[in-house]
Amino acid sequence: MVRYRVRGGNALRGTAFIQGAKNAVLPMIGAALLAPKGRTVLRNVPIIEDVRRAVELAEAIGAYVELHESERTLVIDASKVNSPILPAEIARRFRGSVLFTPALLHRLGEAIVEGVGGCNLGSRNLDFHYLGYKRLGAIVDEGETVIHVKASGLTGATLYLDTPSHTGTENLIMAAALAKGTTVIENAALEPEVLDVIDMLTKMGARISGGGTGFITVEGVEELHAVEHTVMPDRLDAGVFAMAAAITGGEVSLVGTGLDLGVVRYKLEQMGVEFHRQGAVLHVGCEGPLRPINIITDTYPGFATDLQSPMMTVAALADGTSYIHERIFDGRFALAGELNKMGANVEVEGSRAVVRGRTPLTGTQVTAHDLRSGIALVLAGLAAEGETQIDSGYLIDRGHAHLAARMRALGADITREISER
Ligand SMILES: CC(=O)N[C@H]1[C@@H](OP(=O)(O)OP(=O)(O)OC[C@H]2O[C@@H](n3ccc(=O)[nH]c3=O)[C@H](O)[C@@H]2O)O[C@H](CO)[C@@H](O)[C@@H]1O
Ligand SMILES: C=C(OP(=O)(O)O)C(=O)O
Repeated sequence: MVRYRVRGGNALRGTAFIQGAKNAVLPMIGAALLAPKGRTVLRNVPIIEDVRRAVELAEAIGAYVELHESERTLVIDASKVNSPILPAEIARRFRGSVLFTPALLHRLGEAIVEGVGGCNLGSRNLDFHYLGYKRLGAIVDEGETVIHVKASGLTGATLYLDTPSHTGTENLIMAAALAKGTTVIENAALEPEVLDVIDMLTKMGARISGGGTGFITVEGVEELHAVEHTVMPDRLDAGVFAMAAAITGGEVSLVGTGLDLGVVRYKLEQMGVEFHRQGAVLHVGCEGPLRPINIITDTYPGFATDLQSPMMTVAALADGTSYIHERIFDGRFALAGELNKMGANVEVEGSRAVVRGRTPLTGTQVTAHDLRSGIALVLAGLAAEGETQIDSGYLIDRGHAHLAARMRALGADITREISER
């Protein structure tokens, strides 16, 4: 069991190196498997547990993979992919396993999905994925635990997503990229990570237009080839380090953000956090007390649901009452109970939470229920008095690379331990 221990009270100062994006690298590994020959090279790969699981899963279906950790580089040769089975013991440990289906369909004519994991956030349906495959000509047999998708060649069609699903959009683009004819995906996701995946697929030879508009057109091609691609920076990792600077009254320079933090920056600015860009470096600091905030999560360019939990911690440390409305997932408030154990005052009703700050936080034993509640508890620990012990730290490691080392470099008192229980 992985456990983080955080002793609060230190202001974070220095330079934080932002990792490559988890939600871009996972579909890119799925995309690399579409190339029947050659070696794909992915750079700026975050060394996170989800990437390790993706490597294991790619190997389980016959791909040759090298993960060069210190170079943050993945080399993938998918020429020998030979098994359609995504085995439960790996596939159930992360969400990205769902992104292997298009490659298996194109390469082997079938995919046997023994399970899909990911954060436990309430309902996480996959109907848009499977309905989309069916409209492209696949046969989908949804058993209780195993899903079998078969296709002897896909044909382009018009697809509509009821809501702009992130992985749903990526999967349907990958399925359409090698289908016969034209596919139109209406109400497609707009997230920057989706656009980065489109960039990589385009380099591979795919013909995709309309990325970022909500209406994506894919002209099927005969074959895709292996390429080199650099994964975009992780805006969620960047957001967390910005919040860590803000709640500890420190000042951190973010290197590798490469993109604007968008609405997260504006919300933190409303709370009193100061941002200042100097060329490629984004400086974040906060001197005065934090002001309360209202947040409504939404698909891009709205406030990212993945930063809702970290922001709940920041709200607990603000002077006044903040309001949070979670609109993407129906079970994403598991953090509230844990934060309250530390002295916060968070009340949840349905999809809304009221955070009454500022209450002093005190370190205690708490549990990560998912990746983002885990990192939100690390933030709480940085601002709490005494020691906070965060159990189920594997969930944090799913999405943040070398977290303890990167935070220690900024002056945080944080350790990561592995124990029997
Ligand atoms: C690996 C990855 O990229 N994970 C991200 C991705 O997850 P993921 O792609 O799973 O999230 P989706 O965008 O698909 O899901 C958003 C909402 O749509 C619903 N839905 C989705 C698909 C479907 O077929 N039917 C359906 O009803 C889900 O139940 C959920 O309520 O986007 C989420 C929302 O930004 C992020 O929190 C995750 O970090
Ligand atoms: C929900 C998340 O991830 P996943 O979809 O991989 O479970 C997340 O990153 O917060």
